[in-house]
Amino acid sequence: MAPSLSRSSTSMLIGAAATAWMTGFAFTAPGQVRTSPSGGLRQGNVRGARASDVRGATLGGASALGGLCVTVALVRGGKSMRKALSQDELKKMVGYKAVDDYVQSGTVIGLGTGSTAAFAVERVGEKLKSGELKDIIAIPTSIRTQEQAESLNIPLATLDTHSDLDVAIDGADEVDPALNLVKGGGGALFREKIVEMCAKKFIVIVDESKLCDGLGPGFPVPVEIVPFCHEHTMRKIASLPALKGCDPVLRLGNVANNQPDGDEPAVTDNGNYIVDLKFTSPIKDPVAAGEQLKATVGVVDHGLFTGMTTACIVAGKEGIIVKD
Ligand SMILES: O=C(CO)[C@H](O)[C@H](O)COP(=O)(O)O
Repeated sequence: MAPSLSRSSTSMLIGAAATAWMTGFAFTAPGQVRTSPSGGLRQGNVRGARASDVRGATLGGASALGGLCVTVALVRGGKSMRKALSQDELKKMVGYKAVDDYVQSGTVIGLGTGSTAAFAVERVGEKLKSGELKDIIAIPTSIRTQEQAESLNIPLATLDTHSDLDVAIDGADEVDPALNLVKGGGGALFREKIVEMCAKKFIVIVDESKLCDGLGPGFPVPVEIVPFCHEHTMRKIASLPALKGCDPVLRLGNVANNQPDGDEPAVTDNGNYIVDLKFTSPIKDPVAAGEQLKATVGVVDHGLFTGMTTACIVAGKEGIIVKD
């Protein structure tokens, strides 16, 4: 994929019925009510309401969940109920939609890492099992994802045999208006970047809590560094002009999150350490910041993914939005 540094960004509201079957709800733009072809919904129970009881559903905004306001109004036997979608349900919506819209039989795909990407992996496994997808070869971006894919009998390979991917699907920790990303909250940034750089299309899947005006202050930027003289490398990183003001914190404990939940340095799948760069104001030039990090001896790679995103599927209070 050829990274481009500037891009135009457009948004499109996706018809809600497209995702209705995933959670057992029907989604529409606020103010609209749609009924599925059968007059109800295709599957699922909603707090005791069988799908067949539901005659229409509206996506509105009345209940907060980690910054998200998504409710579904259900009509059952003339009574109206409201169901707030959990963050997991939103992640599932975008994970499933990415696979349904971008993965075709006979292709090579990249499988991301994290709680959102796990739903995309789940969907690939499900569609292979049902026969809806055939002849997929997948490249996992972490040992965790590899294990999940193996458990679902998804055929796997590595970049050593397959350097050209048709599509890669992954979550993100932050997405700015130009679709630049912070990634690596789950500690897999190096494998994610090397795989996703090889994909013709890189599809990012997030809930709207991940959208930001500028990268940095909302989520520390992870950087993978070699263990040798890591304190020296951390000082060098802190002195980079494009990263002025950052506070580099060595990740401790579990590599899969940036909480200090142990005493020893967290170790990546590649045997390296992670340093999380904390910012109090947005990074002015994420491209320059990435270039300076990459040029620092001791840095393996960093979690600034600039100019890589083909499309970002966002689940939020307006339904599902695709930004590209
Ligand atoms: O970069 C990642 C892992 O290295 C993840 O994509 C990112 O942390 C988002 O994870 P989640 O979907 O669990 O919020």
